[in-house]
Amino acid sequence: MSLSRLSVTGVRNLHPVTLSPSPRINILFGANGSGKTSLLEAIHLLGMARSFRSSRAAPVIAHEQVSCTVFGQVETPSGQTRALGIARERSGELQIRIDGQSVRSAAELADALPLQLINPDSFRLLEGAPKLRRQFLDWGVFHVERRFLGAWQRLQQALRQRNSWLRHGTLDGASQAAWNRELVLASDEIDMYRQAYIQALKPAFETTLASLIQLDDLKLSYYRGWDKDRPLGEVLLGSLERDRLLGHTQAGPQRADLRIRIGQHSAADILSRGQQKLVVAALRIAQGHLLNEVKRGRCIYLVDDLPSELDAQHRGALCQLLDELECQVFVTCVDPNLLREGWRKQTPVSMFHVEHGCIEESADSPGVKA
Ligand SMILES: Nc1ncnc2c1ncn2[C@@H]1O[C@H](COP(=O)(O)OP(=O)(O)OP(=O)(O)O)[C@@H](O)[C@H]1O
Repeated sequence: MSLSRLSVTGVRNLHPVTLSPSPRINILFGANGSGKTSLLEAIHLLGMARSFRSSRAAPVIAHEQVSCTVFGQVETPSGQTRALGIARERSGELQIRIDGQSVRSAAELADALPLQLINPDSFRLLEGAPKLRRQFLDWGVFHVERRFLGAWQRLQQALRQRNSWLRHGTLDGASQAAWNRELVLASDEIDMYRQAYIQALKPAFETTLASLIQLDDLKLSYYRGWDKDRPLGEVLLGSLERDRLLGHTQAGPQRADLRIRIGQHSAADILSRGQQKLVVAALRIAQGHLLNEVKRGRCIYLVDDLPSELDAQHRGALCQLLDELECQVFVTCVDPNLLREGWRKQTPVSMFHVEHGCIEESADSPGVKA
């Protein structure tokens, strides 16, 4: 998957712009506050229907505008060209179009434009709430296992029903049993997909990490959200009184986690910021490899401020891994000289200078465009 054309209007300080990015490496460089991250944000909006900096629409929309729009022409690995568009109003209203048709679900966008983000907030994947790691995990499962989305939707519905009767007690016994059964079935299915995914992710992650940094004791482990030795139905029965008191279901895949530890410690408590960035990059690059394997299309990498926290050696190693993935990559940096080297000779690299919200392709791109 690659963006062959991108048009952005009304996003933060960016002037309306249309770009023809390289199918491989795109370097956006410019001074602080020039608009580099805003361009990544626009691509994120196109693929995920939301920003990675704000859950609200208003901060993303340029001060004097009522809405922002992003259009992208996407080339698929099978040679198709798809047209994606998104418009967001200040009110929060969202319109998504794929190939000229309105679509309601952001999942369709995510399927059409799989994105991976590595940014200065990435360390939260290690030290933040389990929800972030579940989102990371489920991104991978969603893209490799078509049946995951349906199971996840059934789980959400069953959980809503169960939590509602836990709080209000208004459901008869037969209906309770039916919803419990649905909850257990959907949970077991989700757990099965997640376990299969982790099995594939672990070796891909270990290989990727080893080529970035030596951290032999670092281990990934999966917690499914309830006791590994007991069926969920039994666990739910045992925790009914406590669930009633709390007003929600405590055990289940909605509590799953991907634990990242070094020996007895959480990796986040031990690793430096630079090391954390490399671990997160290795996780996200490993996901890219798995996606490449299932042939449903490669993802696009957005790497904000790639050089920050990294010395020259680790910066070079990260560039090399991104290059070898054969994906389209957008990286930002303040000093373009730090990213001129490190790409293979045959890799097309385009450089874009971002200045006061204006973006122009720079004539001195390295690689084949030089
Ligand atoms: N809604 C908005 N409307 C207009 N301008 C905005 C809006 N939100 C933020 N800005 C401005 O947009 C500019 C671009 O910010 P952005 O984060 O994209 O810069 P950057 O080039 O990534 O900078 P840095 O190198 O410091 O990370 C900033 O100057 C910011 O003040």
